[in-house]
Amino acid sequence: MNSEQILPSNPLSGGVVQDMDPNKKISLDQEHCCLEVKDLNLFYGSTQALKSINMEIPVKRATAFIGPSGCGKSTLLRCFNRLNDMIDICRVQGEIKLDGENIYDPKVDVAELRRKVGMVFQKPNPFPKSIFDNIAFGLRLKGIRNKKHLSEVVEKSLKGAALWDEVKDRLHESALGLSGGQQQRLVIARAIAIEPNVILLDEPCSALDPISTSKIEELIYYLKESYTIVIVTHNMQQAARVSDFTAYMYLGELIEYRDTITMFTNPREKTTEEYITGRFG
Ligand SMILES: Nc1ncnc2c1ncn2[C@@H]1O[C@H](COP(=O)(O)OP(=O)(O)OP(=O)(O)O)[C@@H](O)[C@H]1O
Repeated sequence: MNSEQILPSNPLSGGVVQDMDPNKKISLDQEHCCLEVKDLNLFYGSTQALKSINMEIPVKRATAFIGPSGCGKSTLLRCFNRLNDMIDICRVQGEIKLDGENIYDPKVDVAELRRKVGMVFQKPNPFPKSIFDNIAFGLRLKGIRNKKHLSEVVEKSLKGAALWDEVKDRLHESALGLSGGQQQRLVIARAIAIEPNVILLDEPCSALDPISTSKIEELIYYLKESYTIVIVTHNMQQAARVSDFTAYMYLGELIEYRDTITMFTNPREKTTEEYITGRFG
């Protein structure tokens, strides 16, 4: 793959990066930093899957994690809403700060953390309920019952996920009747209905056809105006198209992390270049 073919069309997110440390780190001031990872190590049993990760993820920008299979992209993503807590053999050391608060502090309410940090998986996972009830689910959990308010949030969320026009006449039909691409946008609408700060996307397009993929990519482009986006992708063109910053991982280490345009045109590390040009991985 020629790196010139995958130049991002999106403008570089100007003004965010305060300093580019020669040691592959992006340095952000407090106002622009959403997630700060400090000396993060993660073990599955005796196997270390993440090794001394240090990085800062900017607020209201899209950051992509790329790297060969098994390098730890999804593991790192799952640390941001402590989804790895559900894996018995998983042990985490280090700190992740969300808006300045360490999410691994024992005092943290994990349910509340997951409200702030929504997640969209590879395979769309709507609940076997109506379109309306899928979106209203999180609000009802919070005790919101007012029908007018629920209807307003459902409409706003579906509009925010670019799905409203396609479903406005069938809100009370099953979400399982939607196409895969529509289901994935429904899941995004469900996530934004509870007003998260961050949306994590773990290969959100890998089960979708090219048209649905381009709709999700376009959506990500707009979502980052309101939310911090972190996306794991195997698709280099996708990383280049949707992200402002890209992190390249290999064997549990963060090898290089920089703005996407520089990453794809002038990577510092040889292994990054080999990976993005398709020579390995
Ligand atoms: N639940 C688990 N139990 C044990 N080991 C795991 C578990 N989940 C992941 N691993 C291991 O941790 C390492 C990182 O896996 P992870 O899924 O994070 O990589 P990835 O870069 O997202 O891979 P892919 O691109 O194939 O999804 C791999 O060696 C994997 O086998």
